Amino acid sequence: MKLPLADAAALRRHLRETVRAHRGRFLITTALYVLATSVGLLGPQLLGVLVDSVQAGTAVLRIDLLAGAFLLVLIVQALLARAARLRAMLLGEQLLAEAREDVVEHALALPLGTVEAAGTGDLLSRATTDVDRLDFTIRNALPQISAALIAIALTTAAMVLSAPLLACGMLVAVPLLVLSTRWYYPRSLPVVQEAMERWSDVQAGTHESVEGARTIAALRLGGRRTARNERVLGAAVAAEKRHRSLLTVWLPCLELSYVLPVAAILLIGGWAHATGAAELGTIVAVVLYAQSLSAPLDELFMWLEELQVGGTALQRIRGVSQVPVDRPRDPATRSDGRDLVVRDLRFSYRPEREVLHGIDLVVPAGQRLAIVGPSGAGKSTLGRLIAGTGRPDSGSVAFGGTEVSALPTEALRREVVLLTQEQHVFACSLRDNLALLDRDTGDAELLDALAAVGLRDWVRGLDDGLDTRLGAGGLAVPAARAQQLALARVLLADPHTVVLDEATSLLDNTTSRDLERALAGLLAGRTVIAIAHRLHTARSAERIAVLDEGRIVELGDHDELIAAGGSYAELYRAAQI
Ligand SMILES: Nc1ncnc2c1ncn2[C@@H]1O[C@H](COP(=O)(O)OP(=O)(O)OP(=O)(O)O)[C@@H](O)[C@H]1O
Repeated sequence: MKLPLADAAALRRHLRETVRAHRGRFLITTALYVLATSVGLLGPQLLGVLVDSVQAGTAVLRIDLLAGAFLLVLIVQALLARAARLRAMLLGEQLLAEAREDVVEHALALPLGTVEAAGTGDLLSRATTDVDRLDFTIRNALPQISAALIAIALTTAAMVLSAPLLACGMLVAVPLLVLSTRWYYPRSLPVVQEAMERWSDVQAGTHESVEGARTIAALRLGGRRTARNERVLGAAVAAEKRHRSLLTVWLPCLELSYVLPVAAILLIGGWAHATGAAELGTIVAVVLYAQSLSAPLDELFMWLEELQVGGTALQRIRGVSQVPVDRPRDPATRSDGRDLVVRDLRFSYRPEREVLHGIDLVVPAGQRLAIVGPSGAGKSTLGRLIAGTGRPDSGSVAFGGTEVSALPTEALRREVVLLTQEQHVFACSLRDNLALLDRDTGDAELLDALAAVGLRDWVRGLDDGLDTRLGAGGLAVPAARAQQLALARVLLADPHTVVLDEATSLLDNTTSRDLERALAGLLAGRTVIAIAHRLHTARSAERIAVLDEGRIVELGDHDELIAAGGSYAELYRAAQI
């Protein structure tokens, strides 16, 4: 499953809203472009007058004045053009910053299940490659296109006003321009889109290979990964080639359509001059106008092409915001209570393959419940649903009377924290790694949390203490230590319910046992759902739920379950051997 693309209507709506939000800045920028181009149009007129004056044998002073005026026009035009470009670039930067913030905000609000199903590569390429493409379009294409459109409109108007008959020479370009462009664009758009998708596949594949490098090396999958890479790269190159071959037809047609009007105007002008219908100066001015049109036309068509690429990138970026957010946004909402009540909970990752078949469970606030069971029984899935990562197909998970799925993300994270085996260490200081929440946390509190998870000596040994940079480019943090840091984060987050899924699995037996003992004290008073892979974790819990094939088959404390002689007793006996 891929993340969606925004459709044309959504894109138009988004663009309209953007223009409306920055109406004033758009107007000022356009006005500056119009002014710069209008001043520039005086140049050919002055040259025309100059030619006529020379022909009529005017005084040198008048010629000097005309030349001076021409120079002044060039200077004023350059200054206005600079101001217009500067405004356009600042506006572009603003739009780009908004697009970047938008994609990050929506990416963070995406339901985790959707990100997992789509693969992180797709999201990553939208947030990086596509934003970069949009960046290029906004910085370059938009100002160039606006400037080109204004220049074409005003230059054409000046030609028609100066000499309507000569201006008719421009018409010879129209059929070639229209036909070749109408042939090219419908063909190029799907090819450009295809190329972008293929490049996204290349990036996703590379990302996967780098992330799973150890697994690939261990299972000797290098050859297969390389072959996959070559296949997707080949598809991307093929799409690029198709695009280039379309360009080889379109570009010569464009070139020809710039030259033809100049020839036509000279022909008409020659005849008109011979019959006395046009002054030489007027002909010069119109030819100069016609020639000066080729630059903005070229810009326009080239950048329209780029605009297509930017449009496709924007479709992919805006697509992220079209994934329905699965929880409300009001951060003030809280749950009504802390007793965890799970009712007839059903869940499947894929249709027709239910993983949890109607779980009923009540965990009073402050109780420590261990979930045990064979691999694949659905323990992690149940833990994720309790922590609000994913939505049940039916049934409910609620704290007091409030459904977990009805809690906004911020409230949910303050109330329930899921801690899994894999913990990320961010590339920033130890302090920032711990204080990820938005509340102010003093150093003493941070150091207490570190001490509580057995890292007192470790942090004392660090030269820069809490300011030590961790992660990429800083101090490498082994996975087991990352688990300890994650536990310290939980203590600081202070939620009422903690779901531990193999949260200490990477620590050696003694450290894990010590840490769990310490945690039992630290987490006292909180509800703890511990998915237990080591039975000593289960033994210390107040209640144990045994999950088998998506159903709770036993529920009770250690002694009760041993006495019952069911599957827990069997697992326990097996673990003792
Ligand atoms: N992302 C996923 N997509 C599809 N199926 C999944 C996914 N995650 C888990 N499953 C399947 O759901 C079932 C329950 O998995 P789950 O990880 O919840 O079991 P578990 O009891 O935690 O197992 P383990 O002890 O091995 O972690 C398994 O059959 C597993 O293959």
